Formats: sequence, C-alpha cells, structure tokens
Amino acid sequence: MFDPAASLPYPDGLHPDAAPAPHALLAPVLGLLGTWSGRGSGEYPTLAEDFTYAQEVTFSHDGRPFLHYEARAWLIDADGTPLRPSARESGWWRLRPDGRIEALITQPTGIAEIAIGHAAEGTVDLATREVALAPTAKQVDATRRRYTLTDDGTLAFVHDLAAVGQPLQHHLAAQLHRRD
Ligand code: HEM
Repeated sequence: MFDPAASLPYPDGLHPDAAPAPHALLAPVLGLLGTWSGRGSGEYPTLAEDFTYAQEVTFSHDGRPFLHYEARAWLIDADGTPLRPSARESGWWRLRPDGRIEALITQPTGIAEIAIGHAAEGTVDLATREVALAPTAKQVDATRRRYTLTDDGTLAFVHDLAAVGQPLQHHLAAQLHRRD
C-alpha cells in the first residue's frame, strides 16, 4: 500500500533540467530555481543603526505553475560572524501568462503579503497589493521587491518598505550567488 509518509512521490525540483519538468508558465523565472546565498545590508529611518546580514533563498517547484519561495536571514558583524537570526519568510509565486506573478508571502513577524508583478528578461518586480497584519504585528503598509539576475550568475535583490508611519523607501539590498 502506498504510504505517503514513507516516500515523497513528487519531490520538488531545484534545477530547470532535472525532473520534474518545469511547467511552461515558469519559463520567465527558470533562472531563479535553486538555492542562493550571500550578503546584504539594510537601513530604515526608524532604526538607530544600519545592519549587515547573510541570507539563503531557495526557489523550487513541483511541476505545477508556481514556485515555492523560502528565505532566511541572520545579522552578521563586520567580520561576517553571525549575531542572531533575523527575517524569515516563505510563500508561493503563482505564474500567470505573459510573466505576470501573484505572490503570497508570510513572515513570522505576523505579516502576510499578497504581491503582484511581472517577470521578464531576468528581472522580477513585485509590489504589494494587500498586506494583512496579525493583531500584534508592526504596521506595514506596502513593500516593493526587485530581483535581478546578472550574466555572471548573481541574483541582486532590493526591497523597499512603507512601515511604522514611514513612506515607501529603501530597506534592504543583497547580492546572492548560486549555491548548487
Ligand atoms: C533579509 C530580510 C530582512 C532583514 C535582514 C531585516 C532586518 C531588519 C532589522 C535588523 C530590523 C531592526 C529591528 C531588529 O533588530 O530586528 C528591521 C526592522 C523592520 N523590518 Fe526588516 N528585515 C528584513 C525584511 C523585512 C521585510 C520583508 C519586511 C516587511 C515586509 C520588514 C519589515 C520591517 C519592519 C516593519 C521593521 C520595524 C521598523 C521599526 O519598528 O522601526 N523587514 N528589519
């Protein structure tokens, strides 16, 4: 008898050339598949200090027209020594025809985002359409994210944030490199 707990019949794919075959609608985001890691820096006018962080990001798929997205970050000091865990988030990027994306992203800080955007020519732009907040979450009104794949295999990420009474402005920038 088939025991779903003993064997995973449909493991996620992390590479465009490996099984399962990516759905045709994933074509504009195939370059993102896999695990990325690197460093970034961040700031916000409400924070006393800028910060530096390391991050790991994974995009995978199971043959259907959406990506599973998972990201975790930890603060580091000037030498790269880990200081403490920082932001984590995971979600689903639903690919629609013409490279349109509907992303659902949740964070343990009580924030859930629905972002919409577009993927084309190695760039993904996402902007929040709705933000839902748990009762004790910080006020977040909007985010804007841009992922850019460069020819040398770097994934650049920038993140703007409108939160805690501040207008939309820069919060994060990171450079990630393919790990696998
Ligand atoms: C790599 C990802 C991220 C990192 C490393 C990061 C890092 C930080 C740090 C270090 C702080 C200062 C508070 C603290 O020490 O924890 C902070 C504050 C904050 N971040 Fe981020 N963040 C990330 C992603 C995000 C995202 C995706 C959002 C929202 C969707 C967000 C929203 C906020 C808010 C609302 C604050 C509080 C500002 C305040 O209360 O003054 N962050 N972040």
